[in-house]
Amino acid sequence: MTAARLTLPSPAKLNLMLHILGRREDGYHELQTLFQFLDYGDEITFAVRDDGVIQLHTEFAGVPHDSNLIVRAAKMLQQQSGCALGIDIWIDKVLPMGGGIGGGSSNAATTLLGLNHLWQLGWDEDRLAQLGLSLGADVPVFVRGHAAFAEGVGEKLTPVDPEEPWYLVLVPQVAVSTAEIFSDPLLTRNTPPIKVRPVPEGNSRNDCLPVVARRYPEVRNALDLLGKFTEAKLTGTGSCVFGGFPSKAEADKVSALLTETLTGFVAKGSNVSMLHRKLQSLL
Ligand SMILES: C[C@](O)(CO)[C@H](O)COP(=O)(O)OP(=O)(O)OC[C@H]1O[C@@H](n2ccc(N)nc2=O)[C@H](O)[C@@H]1O
Ligand SMILES: Nc1ncnc2c1ncn2[C@@H]1O[C@H](COP(=O)(O)OP(=O)(O)OP(=O)(O)O)[C@@H](O)[C@H]1O
Repeated sequence: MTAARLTLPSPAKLNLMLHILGRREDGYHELQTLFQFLDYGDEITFAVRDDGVIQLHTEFAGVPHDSNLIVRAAKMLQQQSGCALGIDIWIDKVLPMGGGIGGGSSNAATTLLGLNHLWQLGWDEDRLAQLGLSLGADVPVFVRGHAAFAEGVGEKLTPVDPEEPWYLVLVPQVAVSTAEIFSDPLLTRNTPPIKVRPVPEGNSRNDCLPVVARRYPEVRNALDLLGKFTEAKLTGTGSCVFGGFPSKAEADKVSALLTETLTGFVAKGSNVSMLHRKLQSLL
C-alpha cells in the first residue's frame, strides 16, 4: 500500500502596517498589524508513516532538526491528539529566513493543517490556531488563511479584504532577529491604538522601521531604491522591503533594475492564502 502523500503550499505574509502599542509583563509586545498573504512561498510534501516517527528530510543551515518549526508543530500535534501515526516531510524552501515574511510560522501552519488532514484528526481551526500560537505569534493567521487586522500579540484576528496589488519584495542579504528588534531600547512602544473600523487610510507606518533601518544599512539601501518608484515599506521586523504596483508588468519593470547584490521577487497579494485554496480543492 502506498502511504498517503500530500504537497501543500506555505505562503509568505506581509505586514501592510505595524503599530506597537505597548509591552506586556511577559516581554511580548501589544501590536496592531494588517496581514496579507502573497501567492509565493515554500512547498511542503508530507507522507504518512505508520511507526509514529516524525522525520524532516530537508536540512536547514543553522536550524537543528528538532528546533525546526515544522518538526515542533508535527510533534506537538501528534502529542496533543494522541495520534499513533508518523510523517516523512520534505520542503522546497524559497522564503528567506529572518525576512519578516513569516516563513517559519507559515511552515508551522502548513504542517498543522496538512497533518490534521492526513492523520484525519478532525481538529477545527480554533484548536489548530490555539496550538499554533504557542509556536509563534504569526502562526494563527496562517492557520486561518484570511487577510486580517491583528491585535494582541498578533492572535486576535479580524478578517479584512484590502486591495490585492502586485508587490515587488526586495530581499536584503541579511537576516534580522525579531527578538533583537523588539528588545531595542529605541523602539517606539507607545503608538495610540486605532479604534476606528475599518482602519482608516494613511495608517501604513511600521514602528519597527526606524530601528531596523538604523541597524541594517542593507535595509536602508532597499528602502531608498524602492522608494524611487513607490511607497517602500518594511514587513514585520524586516529584512524584506516591499511596494505595491497596479500590474505585474509594472512590478516586473522595477524588478528588472535589481542587481546581484539586491535581489527580490514579484508576487500577487492575496486575501485568501494559497494554502487554503489548495485545501479547499481537496474537499
Ligand atoms: C513582528 C511580527 O513579524 C509581525 O507579523 C510578528 O509578530 C513576529 O512573530 P513571530 O516571528 O511568530 O514571533 P515569535 O516567534 O512569537 O517571537 C519572536 C520574538 O519576538 C518578540 N515579540 C514577538 C511578537 C510580539 N508581538 N512581541 C514580541 O515582543 C519576542 O521577543 C519573541 O521572543
Ligand atoms: N521551518 C522554518 N523555516 C524558517 N525558519 C525557521 C524554521 N524553523 C525554525 N526556524 C527559525 O526561525 C527563525 C525565523 O525564521 P522566519 O523565516 O520565520 O523569520 P521571519 O520571516 O523574520 O518571521 P516573522 O515575520 O514571523 O518574524 C529562523 O532564523 C530560524 O532560526
